[in-house]
Amino acid sequence: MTLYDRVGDERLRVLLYAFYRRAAQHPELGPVFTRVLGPFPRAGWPVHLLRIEGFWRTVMGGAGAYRGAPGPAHQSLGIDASHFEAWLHLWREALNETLPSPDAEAVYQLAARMRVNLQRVATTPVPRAGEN
Ligand code: HEM
Repeated sequence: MTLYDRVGDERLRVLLYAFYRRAAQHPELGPVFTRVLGPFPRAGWPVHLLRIEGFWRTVMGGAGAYRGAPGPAHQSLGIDASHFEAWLHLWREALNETLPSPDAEAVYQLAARMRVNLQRVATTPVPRAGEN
């Protein structure tokens, strides 16, 4: 049985909604999200939430629906380590509210591991055309 089988679609959606509702209101994260996606929960959010749902389904061992590229999506957002700290803090809160603790911990650890690479990509300056 995979982590995805234990969590299920319904609770995954509840988790993601709880998380992004918080993230959109957060003083540091909110402006970044609303600049790209518009005001929560309308504008670009429904599509973002569907994409993110596919992403988590895949990394939790479910049927692979996600075909995106998380690295490049974070490259030009102007975010740094403190954004990732805040993101993981809210992720922990939303998980504790939504999932039983062993599953909450497992999903938290998945994000904590991905953070290392995403943060590196997000904080490495993107060379402009003609520069090397
Ligand atoms: C470990 C932490 C994180 C994970 C696992 C994560 C995951 C993702 C994923 C899977 C996407 C979709 C990429 C795509 O296929 O288009 C995404 C997009 C996005 N993320 Fe993150 N993210 C993290 C941290 C952050 C942080 C700290 C911010 C800062 C506010 C952020 C802001 C965004 C925004 C604005 C988008 C939309 C980009 C677009 O549509 O162009 N993320 N994230």
